[in-house]
Amino acid sequence: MYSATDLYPNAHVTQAVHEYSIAHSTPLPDVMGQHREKTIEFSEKAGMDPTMMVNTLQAQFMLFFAKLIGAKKVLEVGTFTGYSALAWAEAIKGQEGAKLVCCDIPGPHTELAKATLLEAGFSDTLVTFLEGDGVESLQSLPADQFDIIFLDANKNGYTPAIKTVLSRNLLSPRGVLIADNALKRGLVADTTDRNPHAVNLDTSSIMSYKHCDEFNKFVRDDERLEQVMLPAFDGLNIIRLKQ
Ligand SMILES: C[S@@+](CC[C@H](N)C(=O)[O-])C[C@H]1O[C@@H](n2cnc3c(N)ncnc32)[C@H](O)[C@@H]1O
Repeated sequence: MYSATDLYPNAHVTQAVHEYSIAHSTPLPDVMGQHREKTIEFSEKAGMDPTMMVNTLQAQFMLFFAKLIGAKKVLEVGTFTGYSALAWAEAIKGQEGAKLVCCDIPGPHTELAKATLLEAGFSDTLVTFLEGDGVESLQSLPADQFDIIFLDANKNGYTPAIKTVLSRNLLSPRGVLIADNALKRGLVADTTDRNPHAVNLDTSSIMSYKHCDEFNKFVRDDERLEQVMLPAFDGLNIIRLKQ
């Protein structure tokens, strides 16, 4: 039995394992590799942070996972330029009734996302964009149930988002809600100076990890939910309704 730190004991091994994992997972469609590059260029010009995109391996996981559970309807809160949305669209395409709803605030990144999904062949029948605050979009979108709900926007929206999902019954009975960045660079577990991410934290980063912690505790303590916190990527809190 190995602990997490025994398995990948330093940054070099962790990086090598990451690259090996990408190379031994089903490759993403070419359009996603191209869009990754385009987003990096776009972000440089727009003064945005391209690392907001999920990484390649996480996209491989999400695409695989959506197919594994036979997802048809996906709701994403936090689309940025559309990289993760491409993975969801690829996973659900071709099924009758398939639907991807993308929520983000208006801006050039959302325009790029809309154009990218269309150019990749995903029509506006399959993909809908709701522009505005994500929680408000969840409160106002037409009643429906989604097989996957992916939270990847502002962290102060996570708890209001899941409360809205529960009160509006937006998650299908066998659906899965995935909250990204749930471990927030490990800050939810360790803010001592042993965690380099804890050094010189600005107020917004402190609030951000506290919102993740508040969300994780809400989920853990809610009798209607069961969940697993995976220390993969920046932490995936994978949640479903108790059966
Ligand atoms: C981490 S990025 C999403 C990355 C995307 N899922 C991907 O992997 O390519 C977070 C996004 O949340 C959006 N966002 C921030 N505040 C928001 C809000 N209040 N409502 C909706 N979206 C918001 C940002 O504009 C940004 O595009």
